[in-house]
Amino acid sequence: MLKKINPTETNAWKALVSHFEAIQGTHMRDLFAQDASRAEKFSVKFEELYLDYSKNIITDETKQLLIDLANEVELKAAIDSMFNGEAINETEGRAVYHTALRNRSNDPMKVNGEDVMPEVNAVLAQMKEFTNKVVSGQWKGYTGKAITDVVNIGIGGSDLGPLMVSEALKAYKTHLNVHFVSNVDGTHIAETLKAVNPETTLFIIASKTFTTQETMTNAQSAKDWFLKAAKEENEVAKHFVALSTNEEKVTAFGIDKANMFRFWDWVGGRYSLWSAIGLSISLSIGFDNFEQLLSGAHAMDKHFHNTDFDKNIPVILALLGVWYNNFFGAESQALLPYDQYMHRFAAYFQQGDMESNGKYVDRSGNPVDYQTGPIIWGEPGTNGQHAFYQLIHQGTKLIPADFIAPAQSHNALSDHHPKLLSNFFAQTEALMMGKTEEVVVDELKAAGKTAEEIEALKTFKVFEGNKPTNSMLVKKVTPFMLGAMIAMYEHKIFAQGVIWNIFSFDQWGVELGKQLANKILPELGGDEKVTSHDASTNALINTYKEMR
Ligand SMILES: O=P(O)(O)OC[C@H]1O[C@@H](O)[C@H](O)[C@@H](O)[C@@H]1O
Repeated sequence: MLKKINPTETNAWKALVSHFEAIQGTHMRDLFAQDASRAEKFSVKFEELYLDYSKNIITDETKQLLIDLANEVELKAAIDSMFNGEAINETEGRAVYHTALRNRSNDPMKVNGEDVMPEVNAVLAQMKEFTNKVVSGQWKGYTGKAITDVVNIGIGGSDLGPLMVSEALKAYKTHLNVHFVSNVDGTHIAETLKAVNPETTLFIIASKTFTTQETMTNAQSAKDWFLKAAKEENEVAKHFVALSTNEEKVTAFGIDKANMFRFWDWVGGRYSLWSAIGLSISLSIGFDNFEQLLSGAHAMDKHFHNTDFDKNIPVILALLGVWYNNFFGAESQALLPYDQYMHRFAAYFQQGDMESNGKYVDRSGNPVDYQTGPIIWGEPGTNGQHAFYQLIHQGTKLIPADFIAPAQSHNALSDHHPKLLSNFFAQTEALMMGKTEEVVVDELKAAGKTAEEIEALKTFKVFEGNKPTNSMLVKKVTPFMLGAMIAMYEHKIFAQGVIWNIFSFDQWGVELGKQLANKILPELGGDEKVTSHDASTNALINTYKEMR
């Protein structure tokens, strides 16, 4: 079980408060000037990933105090609890065991005294066999044709992970075209169905609970559309499979048990891409590549579990996040991949991070009096540079940003990649160094501006700098490396949740809206005026009824 330690009552936190006072006003420019070994000291290598965190407002003392904080909240014991399969998701009474799904060592991993590896391996074997059949064309549709298109119907954790990974690893794509439908907005399924043929399309209904409104609605529409063409209910078995923990609901929907790929309640939705929920990934890049993804994550799991905190990448990222979130008052964290394939990476971790650490109640059930999870956002570089980087450079908010890029592109067209990377390196340098008034004045002079013009312009052209970034350079975005990077952020989120003394693996905050939507849905029928809500909601519903 996780200890219930208020981080702000630790000695390390108190020391960090004074240290923060002392370090304010320190510019990273000067820290670099004073210490030639800074980049070497504040960087770590893991496999073919290089993390440089030297462009942060930290000194040796900051790092030590942050590690002291991790020690005082007993982070190591918490990590062990997770890897030991303890029910650390206390409000749901469940273990948190996505690490077992990618446990390539195959050493026993137990929940309630029972090794889960045989079941995990059995589902992986089922996924492998199915993937190979579909990819090879051996699996036939109702008219005897091979499958060409796969439609994954799911939402949240049953959509974002598979979608993000399939996009990030498009360079490894099989011949299958994989589509993702999540939104209950009929447009999503309608537009997808326009592009596919019922004879050659496989639908994957992905839902841990198999009760989610959006997914069940889309699944039903897909089934209706399919049956319009196929006519016979028994043809459903050739075109619909389910990924779920809920066998009863799966069979009630009309999907054969044989076409169900199981997972377990110790797999959280937003940590489920490693489970049967990854079937669309396996179909999209082939099972061997899916296994590589698992291997990369497993390698990161071992690193997280066994490495001392001063070299432990997820722990370092977590501590830096806490430093800005709780001491500098930063409200958000940007994820900026310089890799077009990773364009859904930030969207994926919006769920991963914000659903995990968006909690205001601590592990004892009391409201916290400090900040918890940050707002996660981001877009791929260089698009962001031409859109929102202005605010990061010269706005009034501090936005710590993670820059991520591969050294080798999957598409090495002429000089695109060096150009892309020159932007990455330039941005992190500019954010850190800034541009002083002195330099601005010199530049304006050199451009022939008059003294008056220089006076009028100079302040607008000054960059304060001192904006923190982490730089992650990987050799190539392979399935292995992507798996490692996803696991890296998963563990960062967990480590932060431990420090903030919150439960990171439940998500009660999504329930209220669902309950109210269920109440409102029947009220939207008929023409009578609705009066059962607050005045604003009543007016919205009634205006909708007039307008529709
Ligand atoms: O896989 P399911 O059961 O359909 O759930 C989908 C999503 O449903 C949301 O309500 C949850 O907040 C997510 O965590 C979850 O991933």
